[in-house]
Amino acid sequence: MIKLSVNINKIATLRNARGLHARPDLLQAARDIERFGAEGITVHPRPDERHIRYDDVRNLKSIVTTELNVEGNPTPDFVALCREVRPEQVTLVPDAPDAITSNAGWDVVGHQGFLRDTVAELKSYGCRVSIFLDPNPTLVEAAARTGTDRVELYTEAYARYYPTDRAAAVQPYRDTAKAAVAAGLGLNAGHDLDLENLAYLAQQVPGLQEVSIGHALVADALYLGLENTVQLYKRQLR
Ligand SMILES: CC(=O)[C@@H](O)[C@H](O)COP(=O)(O)O
Ligand SMILES: NCC(=O)COP(=O)(O)O
Repeated sequence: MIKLSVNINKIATLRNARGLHARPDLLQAARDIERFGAEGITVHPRPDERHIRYDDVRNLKSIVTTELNVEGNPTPDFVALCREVRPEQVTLVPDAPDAITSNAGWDVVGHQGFLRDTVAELKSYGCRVSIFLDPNPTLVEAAARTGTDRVELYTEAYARYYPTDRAAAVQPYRDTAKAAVAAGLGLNAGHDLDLENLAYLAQQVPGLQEVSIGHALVADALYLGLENTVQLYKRQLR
């Protein structure tokens, strides 16, 4: 069964729109999303705290009962937060501080030493580690050498090309997934997944364990309601 981890960045975006406003209550939203059936909560505390703040991560740790997945570029501050909070999973992404959103996977060859050291440190804190990876099977061997537990397939290209040719869009993900499983890596996926493209990815990508979805899910919830939307997304994973 592929697990759904709901990324609540955009709930924090709405909250922050009024400064230190308390609504929507991020912690209550996380509790409810778990109650509605999500198997994880994902957050991406960016250096500018445009949505998820570092204190949100500290507070979420004490209330999340499924799995807390904390994503981010492993800056010293980010690694220190992970040392303090010790989330169940840390997902490393190579985002620049001013990136509007995640826009690439790791250069696992060029950053091999850095990733190996960072993965080892985070695993020493008891965290499962996943690294963000472009859908290219030739990257898998170097990704495995970092010691990471999992890779997260960056699904922006899949989502972009899905409407045009879904079979062609998913093929690099199938190929990379097969290589990852053969290398003994766990397999996650995320970015721009939605109610239109999720089911096909889930059917076509072998070994997929978890998807993390935020932007489209929160947008859909504005029309369909949060409980209904979480369950609609889970239904795509059956
Ligand atoms: C790594 C990933 O694909 C998501 O965490 C994405 O970066 C969401 O970040 P924003 O919500 O800031 O777009
Ligand atoms: N790792 C992907 C994630 O957490 C959410 O990405 P998106 O659904 O907001 O594009």
